[in-house]
Amino acid sequence: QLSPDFYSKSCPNLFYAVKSTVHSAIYKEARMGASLLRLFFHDCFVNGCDGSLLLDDTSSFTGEKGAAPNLNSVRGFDVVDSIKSAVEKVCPGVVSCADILAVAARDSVVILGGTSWNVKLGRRDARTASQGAANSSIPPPTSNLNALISRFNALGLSTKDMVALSGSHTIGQARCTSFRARIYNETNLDASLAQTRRSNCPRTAGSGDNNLSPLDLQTPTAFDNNYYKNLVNRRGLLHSDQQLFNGGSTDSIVRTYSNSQSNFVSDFTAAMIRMGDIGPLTGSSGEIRKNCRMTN
Ligand code: HEM
Ligand SMILES: [Ca+2]
Ligand SMILES: [Ca+2]
Repeated sequence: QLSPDFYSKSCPNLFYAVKSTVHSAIYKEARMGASLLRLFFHDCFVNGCDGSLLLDDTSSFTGEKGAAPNLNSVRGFDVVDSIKSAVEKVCPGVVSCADILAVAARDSVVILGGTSWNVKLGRRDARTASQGAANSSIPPPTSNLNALISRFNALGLSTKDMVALSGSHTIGQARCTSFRARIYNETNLDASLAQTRRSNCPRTAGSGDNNLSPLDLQTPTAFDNNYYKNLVNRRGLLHSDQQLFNGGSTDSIVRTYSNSQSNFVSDFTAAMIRMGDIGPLTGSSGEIRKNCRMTN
């Protein structure tokens, strides 16, 4: 029921409004493209792509921003607000925050050098959110391969989709706390990478927890297939990253993507469209929020 031309009559300037705002945010800080892409993932995995992630806590409501995978980690909500105001200026009350996340994710990938795709639209915004579902649905970086496969399968995404979508870690940053155990305890990683990462991520929990490292050390702001080249060289930063190339069933997919940018790109875009299809609210369900941080 979603379709790329959902707003073609009601908001013909939607794409321009989103893209120009995303563009200036990424121009200010290249990492923001990664942060916006991740917001879409963390929204879609929790009760579908319904903007639930964007709701702020209130005295009577606990949203998803405080869930373990999101707390002190997801970012870019101020940019989402700017995009929403730019869109409201050209077509007030028409475009959902859930759809804004979908378009902003696509534009971020394109601006950082990836390939474009047609984003399906017509999602509506949830009036609720679920911190519990955020904790149980978004996979942690400690996941092993079977856990990653089953979290994605549970949402109708294949193992190949999971490997292709993980290629998002070709951009962006992770906190020390997300990879400390790996760089100090694991042996399936390149020794020089471990050494480099240790210099900015102290062994003791509680010190330097929020220090950042690029997920892809070579090209952290370019949306390329270098993530898979890293995995083949045992240079995955997260435990969950290296699980995709560790002697298991997904090794062959990783190898294919590491050798072929075009294979990666076509599977990535198909998987992004499938992820965007998870559990949308349509018709008269939900609402079109005026402010992405609160229900109307
Ligand atoms: C396969 C399971 C996945 C796991 C276990 C995982 C885990 C993580 C973790 C732990 C971080 C660093 C967070 C921090 O330290 O604050 C991260 C960052 C990131 N993730 Fe994932 N992720 C997964 C899949 C995905 C998917 C499917 C996407 C997008 C489609 C994605 C996009 C990103 C991006 C772009 C960043 C960098 C964000 C930034 O710099 O602000 N990840 N991920
Ligand atoms: Ca959601
Ligand atoms: Ca890269």
